[in-house]
Amino acid sequence: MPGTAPTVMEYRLSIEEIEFLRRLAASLAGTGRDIDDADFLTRIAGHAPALPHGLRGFLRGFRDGDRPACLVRGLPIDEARMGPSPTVCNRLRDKAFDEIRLEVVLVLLGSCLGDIFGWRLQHEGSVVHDLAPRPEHEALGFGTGSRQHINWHTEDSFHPYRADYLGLFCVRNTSGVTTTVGALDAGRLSAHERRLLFAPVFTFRPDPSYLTADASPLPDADLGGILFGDPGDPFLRFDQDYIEWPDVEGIGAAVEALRRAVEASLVDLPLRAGDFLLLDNRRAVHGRPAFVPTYRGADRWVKRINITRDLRRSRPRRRSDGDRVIHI
Ligand SMILES: O=C(O)CCC(=O)C(=O)O
Ligand SMILES: [Fe+2]
Repeated sequence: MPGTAPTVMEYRLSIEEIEFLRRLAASLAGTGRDIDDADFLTRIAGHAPALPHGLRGFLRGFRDGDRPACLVRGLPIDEARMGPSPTVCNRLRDKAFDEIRLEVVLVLLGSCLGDIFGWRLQHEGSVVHDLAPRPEHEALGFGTGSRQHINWHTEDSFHPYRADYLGLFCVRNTSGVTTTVGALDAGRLSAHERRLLFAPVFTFRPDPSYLTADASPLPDADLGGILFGDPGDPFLRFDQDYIEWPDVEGIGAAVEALRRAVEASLVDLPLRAGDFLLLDNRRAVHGRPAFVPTYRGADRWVKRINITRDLRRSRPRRRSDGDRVIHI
């Protein structure tokens, strides 16, 4: 069956835009060192309206449109000055100025789509997640693993406050590991299958990336439909490894049809240093094939940010209005 791969729109920064970003980010990075500091994040977000017009317009078009993914290429990064690919959490290590400046750039761009936030139980509450292989996670199927394939999924499908957008920035990928991206073409589903997939009877369970060293209990599962929103152009939440459904006539076949419809769309993107992939977490799925880690400092390294269009919605689970960390 021919694939219906989603078109990933690209924006390639000009030399002037790169220079502008480099200067703005350097001046902001001179005013704070802790990317998890709520005031620093707000200060950075306040400069998003000053980004070059073409870039801002591109991001705004993505936010307001119905594309599952877009790619901004050529962000300023001097890979050689980034240090070895980390095997510990962002929050728990010293970062060079170059790395903080880069994170400022990611927050600036992400702030054109919404508010950056983190999860207390993931990456120690950091708003920037370093996805690079860690020896202790080698066999596990999430971002800091490696030898285990990550099945395609929408991010944090179990959580009502999950991200509207996900940013995956490639710091280093000399080994050419791909990132899988796809989307649902609902036209491949019958009206009956869609009705079944809209029913709020699916149980969405958290994935093991929420298991922490301090043995906090896993967050609650959530009940809902795999499809939601407009029946003619539905949104999606799905993680095939962490979902259950009741024994209702036809429901398993409908899930299988959905799986096939998404699989027909999957593409493998070989992200390069400086590429920033932005995913609409209601339309796009993503994943990653297995790869062999070396732990010599040059492994694939991706920085991930979570973005919500409305931080206020999660206020019951945050400590204060300005706090960016969701306590599950
Ligand atoms: O490593 C990646 O590119 C994505 C990882 C991922 O999807 C996840 O940890 O949920
Ligand atoms: Fe993911």
